[in-house]
Amino acid sequence: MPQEFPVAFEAVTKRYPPSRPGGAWREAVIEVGFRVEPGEIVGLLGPNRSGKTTLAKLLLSLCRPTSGRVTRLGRPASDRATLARVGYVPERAVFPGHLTATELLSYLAALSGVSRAVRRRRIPALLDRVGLLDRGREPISQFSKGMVQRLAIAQALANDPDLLVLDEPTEGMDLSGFVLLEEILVDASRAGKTAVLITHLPGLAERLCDRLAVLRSGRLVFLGSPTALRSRTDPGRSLGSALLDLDAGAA
Ligand SMILES: Nc1ncnc2c1ncn2[C@@H]1O[C@H](COP(=O)(O)OP(=O)(O)OP(=O)(O)O)[C@@H](O)[C@H]1O
Repeated sequence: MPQEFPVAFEAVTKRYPPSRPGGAWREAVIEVGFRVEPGEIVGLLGPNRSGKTTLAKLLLSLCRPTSGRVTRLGRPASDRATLARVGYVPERAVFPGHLTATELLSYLAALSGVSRAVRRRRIPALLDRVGLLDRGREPISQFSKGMVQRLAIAQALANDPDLLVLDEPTEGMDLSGFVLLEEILVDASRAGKTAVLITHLPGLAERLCDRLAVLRSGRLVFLGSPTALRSRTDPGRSLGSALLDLDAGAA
């Protein structure tokens, strides 16, 4: 039986139409191709506007490729049924402030078809996991930025997803949030779940990711392990330096 890749991009190009009459089309992603294996954590890196969020949006069926093919959990991304098996941490997540964390998680889990019995077990466990158990009945409007980020991670896990897509999930988090995120992703990977992690933090990417996909101006300029990326520059230089070389088109 052919292997089911949780994520596959095949020669994917995405052009955005002009936002005003007479404006130019924008090429956000150009001929990108790579696959992610089950249980892998793949970091998506690159400078601002290099196309990382657009790749995440394509993977989540939030937009369609101009050309090429996107596959999610073994099915074309156009098959939205597989979205029920995906967890998404959006960049700068915002949730309705008048809901409590428990209400939000319960609502989102129900949308993914999680039964009431499972929700009653899973939601307190999730709140506990992200350090919000004692805050579950407070309106989200009272949460700090770091707490909202923890809630964003909890909501992505509410459907016990097979694939996690995280877009800069550490923004606004303190050190304990970082450590928590790392533990959650390592546990998810051990359980066979797959993760695509957009980050600007080379240290986090190096510690967590099996492979890195590095974009520059919409093109994939590196795909491989953090060690392989480091080995492209002088030994002893940091992964961040290797990434800067790639950004500059030098490596
Ligand atoms: N909805 C849109 N309409 C038009 N252009 C867009 C749209 N979304 C993104 N773009 C453009 O596509 C390019 C890639 O943007 P994208 O947000 O994917 O990059 P990114 O690597 O995630 O950036 P950042 O690190 O700043 O979040 C940019 O030039 C951006 O202006």
